[in-house]
Amino acid sequence: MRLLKPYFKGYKLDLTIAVLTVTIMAISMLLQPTLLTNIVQAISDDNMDKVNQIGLKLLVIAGIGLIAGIINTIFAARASQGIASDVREAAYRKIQTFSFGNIEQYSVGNLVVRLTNDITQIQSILMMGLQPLLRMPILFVGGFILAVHSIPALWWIIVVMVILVGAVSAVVMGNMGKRFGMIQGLIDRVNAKAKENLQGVRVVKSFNQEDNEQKRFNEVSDELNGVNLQIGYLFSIIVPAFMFIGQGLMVVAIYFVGNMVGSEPKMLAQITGFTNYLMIIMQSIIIGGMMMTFAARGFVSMGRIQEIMNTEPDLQYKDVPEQDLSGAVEFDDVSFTYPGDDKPTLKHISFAVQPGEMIGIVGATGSGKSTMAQLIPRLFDPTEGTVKVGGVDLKDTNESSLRKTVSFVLQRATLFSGKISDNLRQGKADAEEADMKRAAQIAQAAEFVERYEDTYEHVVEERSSNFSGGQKQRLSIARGVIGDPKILILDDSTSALDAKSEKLVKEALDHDLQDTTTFIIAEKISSVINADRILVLEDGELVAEGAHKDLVETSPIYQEIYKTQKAQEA
Ligand SMILES: Nc1ncnc2c1ncn2[C@@H]1O[C@H](COP(=O)(O)OP(=O)(O)OP(=O)(O)O)[C@@H](O)[C@H]1O
Repeated sequence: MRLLKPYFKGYKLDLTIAVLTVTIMAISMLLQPTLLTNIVQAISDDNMDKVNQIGLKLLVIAGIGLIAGIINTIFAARASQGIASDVREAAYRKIQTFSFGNIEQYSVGNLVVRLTNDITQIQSILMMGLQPLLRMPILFVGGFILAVHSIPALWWIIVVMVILVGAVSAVVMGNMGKRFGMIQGLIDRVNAKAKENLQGVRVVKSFNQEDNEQKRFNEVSDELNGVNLQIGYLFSIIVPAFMFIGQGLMVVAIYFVGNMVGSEPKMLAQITGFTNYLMIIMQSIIIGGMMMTFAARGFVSMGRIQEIMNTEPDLQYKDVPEQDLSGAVEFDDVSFTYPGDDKPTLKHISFAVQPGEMIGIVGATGSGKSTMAQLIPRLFDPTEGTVKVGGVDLKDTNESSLRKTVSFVLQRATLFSGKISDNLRQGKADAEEADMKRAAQIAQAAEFVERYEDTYEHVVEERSSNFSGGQKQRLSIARGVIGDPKILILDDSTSALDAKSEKLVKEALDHDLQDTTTFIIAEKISSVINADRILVLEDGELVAEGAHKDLVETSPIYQEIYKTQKAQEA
């Protein structure tokens, strides 16, 4: 509830009306058995005027209850949906502050389930809270008092019923609550499995993996089904058990009233009210109990959202004035270990780059090239040592200064659904068509974009499925260069380009972004042969650095990579 409290403020009126109307509903329900008793009494007294009078009262009260119910549903829905939506937006806002590491710690699928399914659970619990959950205590206490009031001698029947129903509810619902907790975890897994499979559908189909994937999906889905079934079985026990208790005790009550009627004829009418109140009490315990169990699921969800809210982004920016950082980059004895890993991925790396230099980064697969590059736009902080941009330690700059300075084109091009222009404007919010044209020309994307009738307004479908791998890479490079960054990092970003296009991109970068410090991460030495300097990584260590012509003479590791690649090309 601590999670929701701040959001109640905006819905004070809706909440007040919902609470008020639910109270009216409960009072209307509580009045009806007493009026029924009076009607039965009036019938047995043969007083038709009174019967009509009470009948009318009964109708009016039932009508008020009905109208209150309708108003309650409207306002409860407004409040619960509004609050749930605000919580979802707040959680999403919080996730936006997360670092790469934070997101990996949760996993993307898990966060999506939290923002969708868990929020729906929270909305349900709010709706329940403003309807049955709030009504039940009023009905329980009111029913108890009125039942005892109608036949005081039978107070013990009510107490026995409360104990029996309460005990059964506690046992069954306690078991259900545990299972509701398990369900959320299993939904995470079903979601993650489906997402992985659908995103990798090309691999699944080309490797004929449909059956295997189906089997793996079925395993999780069946597990979820198993827990759902267990909950169903528990439900199936509840209804007959309560019916048995309720009806059994009603028979007992009628038996005792039958014995009393001889001395007190009024009892005959009182039994109508008494049994009705007994039913109201029983219903309030059953429905209240069930709602509490559902609420348990809602509380699990609240806990999961609260966890997001409590997560401190493991990477915080300083609140310092905007800085105009230069394109200089410096690594000073930097080591880095991924969260959860026990071995460092980068070890004691030091180098300095002057503004405008073109730096190649090479090394075997898994040697740490991308990891090292990720430290420049501060996607992670080094575990040891410092990374400086423009002479400022990244821990002493603010996010917008850094984003303006460094542009990172990722190994796997990711575009967002919308238009090409929307994607390019991620690199420069106020980009005009001329800016887009220039960026697209550098990235060798203009040629294919301008073939579309709607050019830069052309649609990008979900997961950019209407573009080829090479086209995605070109657009992603265009997005990277459009803002004229002082530092541009291309992480194997031309791997899907043919040799000619790759050469043209490099030439355009050389020509148009002369003052930009460029880092080019490449598998092939031929891609960085003209760089001012090449950094050679091996197993997380910087083992050599220099121009190509020097490295081929001085660095045995570089020589070996170069020789192997030349042999492969030959
Ligand atoms: N997010 C991550 N969490 C944990 N370990 C990671 C993560 N990303 C990379 N690694 C590990 O860090 C090491 C270096 O990976 P990195 O991607 O930096 O290498 P790379 O030289 O860029 O490789 P490639 O040329 O194949 O892209 C690898 O052993 C990899 O398994």
